[in-house]
Amino acid sequence: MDYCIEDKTKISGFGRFKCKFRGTRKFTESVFNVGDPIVISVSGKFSIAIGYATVIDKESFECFVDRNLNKYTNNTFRIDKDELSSGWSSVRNNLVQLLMKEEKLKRLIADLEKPIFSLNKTINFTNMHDDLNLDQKEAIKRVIQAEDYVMLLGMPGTGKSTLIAHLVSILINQGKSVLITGYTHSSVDNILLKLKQLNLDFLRLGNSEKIDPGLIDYVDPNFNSLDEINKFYSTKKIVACTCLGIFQHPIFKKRKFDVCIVDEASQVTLPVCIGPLLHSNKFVLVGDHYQLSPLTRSSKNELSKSLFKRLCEAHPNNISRLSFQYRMNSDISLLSNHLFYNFHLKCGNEKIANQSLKIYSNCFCNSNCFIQLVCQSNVLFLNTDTIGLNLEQKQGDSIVNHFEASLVNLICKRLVYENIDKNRITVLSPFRSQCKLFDCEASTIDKYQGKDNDVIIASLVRSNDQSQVKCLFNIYRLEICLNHGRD
Ligand SMILES: Nc1ncnc2c1ncn2[C@@H]1O[C@H](COP(=O)(O)OP(=O)(O)OP(=O)(O)O)[C@@H](O)[C@H]1O
Repeated sequence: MDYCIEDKTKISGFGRFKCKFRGTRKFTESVFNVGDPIVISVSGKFSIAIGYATVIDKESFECFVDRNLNKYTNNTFRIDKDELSSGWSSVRNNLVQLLMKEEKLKRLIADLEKPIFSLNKTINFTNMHDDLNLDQKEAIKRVIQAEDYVMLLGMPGTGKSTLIAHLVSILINQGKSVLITGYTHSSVDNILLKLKQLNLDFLRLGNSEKIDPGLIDYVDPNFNSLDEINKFYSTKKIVACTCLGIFQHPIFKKRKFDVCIVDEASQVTLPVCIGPLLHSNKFVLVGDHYQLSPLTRSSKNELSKSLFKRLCEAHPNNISRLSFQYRMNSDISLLSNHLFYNFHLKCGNEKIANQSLKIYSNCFCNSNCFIQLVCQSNVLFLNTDTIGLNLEQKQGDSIVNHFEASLVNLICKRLVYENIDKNRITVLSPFRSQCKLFDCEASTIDKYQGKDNDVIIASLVRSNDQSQVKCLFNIYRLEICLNHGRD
């Protein structure tokens, strides 16, 4: 994208320059988020400065950069996300450390040595854990018995984060320290919100812009001295951040934890996943093969096979499985069983199986009216092909479908009219720009992993006469759409 510079101020003392850019396109429709690392270039010169985004609004983009851009004022600037910022050097570091310094971890990960379990170790669950099902309790027992690691395979809504929260409380009671990591901020925060409910104290590391507002009291405070820093960190038995966040915080230069838990491990590439494991004595990988696999440029790339998958394939008998789900009613569950889970996914109880929105439409137009169908069905596919193809439009780097957005807004409006609270509805779409067209909560599919709502409407956007679907044609993405609605 091309931008021209508007304001460039030196921030004294930090060797940083504040820059403000204006551009021809709306910045809010760009791929940037506040806090993203960036690279700035001008025509013929790549990477004249690096920094990070600080403010992004419709017409301007503000950032801190490491160089004075004064001499380029007459140029048109190009801003890119710095995908490699902490990435490659840290990843290379992980591999070097694994191979040179961590003999045991190397044997487990590179040589695929069989993990050891001490079967004589037992655990007495208190009534605080009464709500856990047998699968969940068995998985916790397995972690306590593990000397090396445990693989925890849980299909959607099978209570993985609930289990992790209970596991952490048990480990803390046993005097252990725990590092919690995940692929996304939301996966980490889902677990932490559950820990907060259990009254456990923890430290949440990471960019506060990306952390759930309910966890702001748990982020790194400002310190006045090194002593203060050391004292503070040493009191925190539970520390949490994303897998990539590990690379950025000084606490990890010193600290080793008794147990490391990696959520959404099936989405993390092997070298990145090693990062948190280097800081623990034993680890738990939690994931699901059918959720999105690591995002790499080519699916044939070796990197697209996660450590989770590698270890599951090497030692299938060491997998703890969760098969009772507490999210979807029997119709939605049947569809995902049919498409993905080969009927291994079971409803946790009768109440879950039979839950339904129970809305009775007052629409009398005709028996095929789609609003009536929306109100009567637990699962409904609306095919807009009959209205016409080419409903999609390019918008910036993304694609939108205004017709589909109006249809979705109409459905939302109708559901609200039928007394369904707006907060109970979420629209998911593969395209960020499309998400901005809805009147209720909307999210990209990838960002919604780990969340749920009563009504999920998937706006898939693509509509063209070449039948191009590209990123939609990812069975894992489809799986998230299907499995995150309850009724
Ligand atoms: N043993 C249980 N009994 C009843 N409800 C449960 C049990 N375990 C979890 N739940 C409920 O099931 C729902 C899904 O749980 P949770 O979010 O822990 O699942 P998850 O596997 O982490 O989900 P995702 O697939 O999105 O990662 C929550 O409402 C939770 O309270």
